[in-house]
Amino acid sequence: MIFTETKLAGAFIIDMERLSDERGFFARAWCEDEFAAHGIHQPPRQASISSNPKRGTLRGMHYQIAPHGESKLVRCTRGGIYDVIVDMREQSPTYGQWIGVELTADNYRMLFVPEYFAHGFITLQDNTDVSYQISAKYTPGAERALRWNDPNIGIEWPFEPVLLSEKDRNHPDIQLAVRM
Ligand SMILES: Cc1cn([C@H]2C[C@H](O)[C@@H](COP(=O)(O)OP(=O)(O)O[C@H]3O[C@@H](C)C(=O)[C@@H](O)[C@H]3O)O2)c(=O)[nH]c1=O
Repeated sequence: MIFTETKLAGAFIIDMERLSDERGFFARAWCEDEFAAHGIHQPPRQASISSNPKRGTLRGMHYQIAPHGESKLVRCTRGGIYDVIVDMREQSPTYGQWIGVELTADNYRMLFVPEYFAHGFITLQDNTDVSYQISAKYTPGAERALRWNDPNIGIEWPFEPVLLSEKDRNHPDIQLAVRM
């Protein structure tokens, strides 16, 4: 697996190392030792998928607060997404900053989302499926969210979403903690 750390420390774009032959290729999609070599010691405890019939569906920006932080390994298994994360670690030098990456079924690219990062995506095609491995249990009381177009974060989406949940449409503006 090829790990490329992003400008948000601890968040990695991960590409598969393809072992190809006439049948196609074989590649590792997760490996305890390779993740540990990059300082990640959070084996998945849950795997989930979301299925999105419509292009322009936006889900996010979600995270869980301590002690229920969850890291996620995200991959698109059908269609494509623009996947976005925001660093919500108050002590981090990149607190409040975001990055986006295109994950498609064809590019097999994955994004490793550390704990205490808000995560969300917009679908680039109809019939897009997203698969996650998650390091912690779903704990509804610990869920927090940013609104996709919060001006205090300023995410640049590739286009306007056409479908959002009622909940995700209405998250209030965030007040980022003041840094000394
Ligand atoms: C996230 C989640 C939801 N649910 C339930 C709650 C609800 O009835 C239904 C749909 O939940 P939501 O509207 O929160 O689903 P969704 O908006 O797709 O939430 C997901 O968004 C992306 C961006 C993520 O990063 C994921 O971790 C997750 O937060 O599924 C679970 O049972 N387990 C889970 O782990």
